Amino acid sequence: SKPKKKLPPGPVAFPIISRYLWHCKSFPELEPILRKLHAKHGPIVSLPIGNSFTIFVASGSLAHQALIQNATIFADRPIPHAIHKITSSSQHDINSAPYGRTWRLLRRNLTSETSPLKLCPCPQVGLGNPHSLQQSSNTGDGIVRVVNDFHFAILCLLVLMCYGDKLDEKMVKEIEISRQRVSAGFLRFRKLTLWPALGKILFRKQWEEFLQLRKNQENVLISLIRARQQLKQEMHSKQNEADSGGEKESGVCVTAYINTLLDLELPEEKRELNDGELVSLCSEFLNAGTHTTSPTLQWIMANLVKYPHIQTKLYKEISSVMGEREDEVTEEDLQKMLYLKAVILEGLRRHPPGHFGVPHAVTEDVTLGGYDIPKNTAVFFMAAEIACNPEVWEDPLEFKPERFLSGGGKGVELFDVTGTKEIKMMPFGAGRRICPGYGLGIFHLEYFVANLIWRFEWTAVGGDEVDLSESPLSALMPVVMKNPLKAHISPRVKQGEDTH
Ligand code: HEM
Repeated sequence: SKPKKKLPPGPVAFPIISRYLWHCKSFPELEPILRKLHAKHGPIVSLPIGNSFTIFVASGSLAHQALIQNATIFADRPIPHAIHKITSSSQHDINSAPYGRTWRLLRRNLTSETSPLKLCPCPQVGLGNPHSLQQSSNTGDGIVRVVNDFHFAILCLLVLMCYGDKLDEKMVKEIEISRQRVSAGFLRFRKLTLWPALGKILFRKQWEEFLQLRKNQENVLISLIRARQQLKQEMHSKQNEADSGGEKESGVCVTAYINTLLDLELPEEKRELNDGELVSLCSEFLNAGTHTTSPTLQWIMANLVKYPHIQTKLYKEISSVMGEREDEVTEEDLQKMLYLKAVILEGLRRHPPGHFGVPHAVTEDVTLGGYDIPKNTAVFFMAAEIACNPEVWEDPLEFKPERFLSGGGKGVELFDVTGTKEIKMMPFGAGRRICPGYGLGIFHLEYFVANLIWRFEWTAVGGDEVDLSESPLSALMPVVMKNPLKAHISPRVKQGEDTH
């Protein structure tokens, strides 16, 4: 006798078969279908994916209603499938932890004052260093294919923040390879995830193969964790442990993310984190920071190559702040560069690394946009659609940093990327689960873009048009370029330098 729930509209669904077919579709396949469904039914639609309905919201005002006005109700994550449970050590990483005490503790630990996120070891890794890019110009004629350089530089930076040591290149590559294998396994074993109990029997070999990949990844990261534990003990015994604000010594940043994790006690289980959980948290730190910042950096640089007038305007701003100096653009310099900030915001608006964001789940039955959303339903907020709404943005598909510069540049300083007052774009999500690394992400983008433009002039290769299409193979996150950026770089001739 209960009144029937009014679920958001969607296509006709046949039991079992529809769920299986929708479950097997990748996100790039779903995106155009969802666009059509939104055009037909409005900004909130549902699809029968997996074992229940999944809801897709494509409106900033509905996202605000959900994530800000009903923040705690929309603060959970869907129950992960079997494979995800392995990589997150049964939801003991921040991203997949259920909304509750453990999640709060892990998240606070990442964002606290003693967190390595507050340190800036950028100059120790230095992509602003002209030599690293010049050397990677594979053909020796100033042409660079930046995708690997950007990815590697940002990964090195996060490895340093995570483990406190500047590791040699071979070790960083080993970390990356073990991660790539696990994430390739993740996609390959997708069929296991709909009915995991059955999948594990039918595809036993693949399941065991996946467990082995995860074990290999654990072995690589555990050796680093052990080294850090030992160093910590040694420092303790010498009564020389760094203070909680962190201390840097000859290229080694003593406050490392792993140190903060080693000190934690889980509130519910009253125990320290085990090896598997430490591995999951460290690899989350590396993945969450690298696979978002590095593709965004590439998209922004691609736009600066495609639109030289924007690059020139940015270079002029950097020159005016740097004056006679020729050294690296520093954190302090960045604060004075409003046009740079506008370029970064426009890059994040136009190319958010996750078009669908990360799914939320509701902690209780709730209504949104006139529809019922039952407890535990997964809800995606479509970041790319929201950021290109023509009712909110003029010429939404154009790359125009100037749109953030209203009021003589004040607009960029006042723009609230967290969406607390209103959501016009949400590259970092919004609400309780907003990306805890958003400040660091923006800082890395500003730092790298400023130094790359300050050192080099970037031009298209041989008059080739820069292709800004997205790869159709992009998974949930990140959305990458179909044809990775290839550009010609030439060192800038600074005032007073001999041009001959
Ligand atoms: C340009 C850079 C970045 C972008 C665009 C980005 C984007 C995002 C997005 C969209 C989410 C999901 C938010 C939601 O559920 O509503 C997220 C979550 C997260 N991000 Fe980032 N991120 C970036 C950099 C970083 C960095 C540098 C770190 C840390 C080193 C980081 C750590 C995390 C973590 C731990 C979560 C899970 C938060 C939770 O579930 O409470 N991210 N990020």
